[in-house]
Amino acid sequence: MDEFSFIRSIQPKFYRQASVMKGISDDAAVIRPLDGDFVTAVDTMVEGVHFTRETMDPEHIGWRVLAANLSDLAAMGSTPRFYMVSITIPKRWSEQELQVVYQGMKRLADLYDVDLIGGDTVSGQELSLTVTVIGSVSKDKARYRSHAQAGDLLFVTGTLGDSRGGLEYLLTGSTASSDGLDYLIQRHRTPEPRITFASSLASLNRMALNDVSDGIASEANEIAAASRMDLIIDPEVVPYSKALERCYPGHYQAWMFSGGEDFELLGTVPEKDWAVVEKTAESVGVRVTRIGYVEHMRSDSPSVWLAKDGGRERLDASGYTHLKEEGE
Ligand SMILES: Nc1ncnc2c1ncn2[C@@H]1O[C@H](COP(=O)(O)OP(=O)(O)O)[C@@H](O)[C@H]1O
Ligand SMILES: Cc1ncc(C[n+]2csc(CCOP(=O)(O)OP(=O)(O)O)c2C)c(N)n1
Ligand SMILES: [Mg+2]
Ligand SMILES: [Mg+2]
Ligand SMILES: [Mg+2]
Repeated sequence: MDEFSFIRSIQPKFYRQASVMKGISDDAAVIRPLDGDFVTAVDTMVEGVHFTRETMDPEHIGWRVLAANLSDLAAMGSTPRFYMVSITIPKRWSEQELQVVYQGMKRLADLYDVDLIGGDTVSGQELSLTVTVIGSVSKDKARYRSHAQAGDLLFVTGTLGDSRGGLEYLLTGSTASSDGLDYLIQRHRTPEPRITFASSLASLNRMALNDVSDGIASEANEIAAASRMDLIIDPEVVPYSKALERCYPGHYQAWMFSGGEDFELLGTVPEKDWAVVEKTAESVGVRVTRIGYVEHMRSDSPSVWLAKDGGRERLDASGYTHLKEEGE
């Protein structure tokens, strides 16, 4: 395999988005501006950090890296349109395996008519994929972490901690039950970004959204900080799957908050809009759970609180953090 035959092999035969003027084949891609605002994000997946040969097959690597990016676009309420892939390839990965990585991305991209319009290919020590996505949203309608207001309710899609459960099994092989394991593994390998759910709520005036990559303990604190509000969570109603409880009875409660990589959405909406959120979730087949509410700050720093025994306990950001030293 050389660089140029590899690029030819992953070049799309056609583009679904009419606004692609020039895709793969020139020095850069050219896209015609769409109505509204552009939304763009980039996320990287590195062998040994986000996956190993044991935790993921090539197809899952492709799906998961694009899913993480589409999830960020969903968290902005935007519709994905294009993606670009920068790949670093070690000698030990075969052309066939890399083709399958790209098929994993394409399988997800095809569900949402997202076009691969460019990228970069280099050789290096670890397999690394950096995906850039571009989406669009109606003018001034992007969903910011700073949009939470006192009195809003806090919700989350899906169930939390499943991906961490799947990862645990793939890394250690230990579990209390085999019932539901396949589900947890699938949640880790092929998470489903909540794009349709978020874009179907475009009619709502105001909503804060953040996607769950590090764990809600982390993302809830990000919403609190950006909005300068306190968030109060009822830990009794935070949703988890039966599969996770069965397989990891000693861990599921911690993993719901700090497991990460579920790519669900955590959000706030005014109380009056909750019925629309519930109805929309039902119509797109996504579970949604009300888990708390937003309040004015109790002190001069925004905080997240767990309601406990009539009182409250601070929930610090505790999810996955890169560049952290031992014991920090
Ligand atoms: N190395 C970097 N250079 C520039 N901006 C960055 C870098 N890393 C992260 N960011 C920006 O910091 C913000 C938070 O990033 P991150 O915590 O990775 O968000 P998310 O968890 O949604 O992926 C985003 O606006 C992102 O674009
Ligand atoms: C082999 C392996 N070890 C550990 C993890 C756990 N892990 C790696 S990165 C991460 C957090 C999410 O990734 P990040 O790059 O922080 O995504 P972002 O917040 O930028 O979306 C987690 C929980 C994993 N997925 N695979
Ligand atoms: Mg990121
Ligand atoms: Mg995010
Ligand atoms: Mg992160």
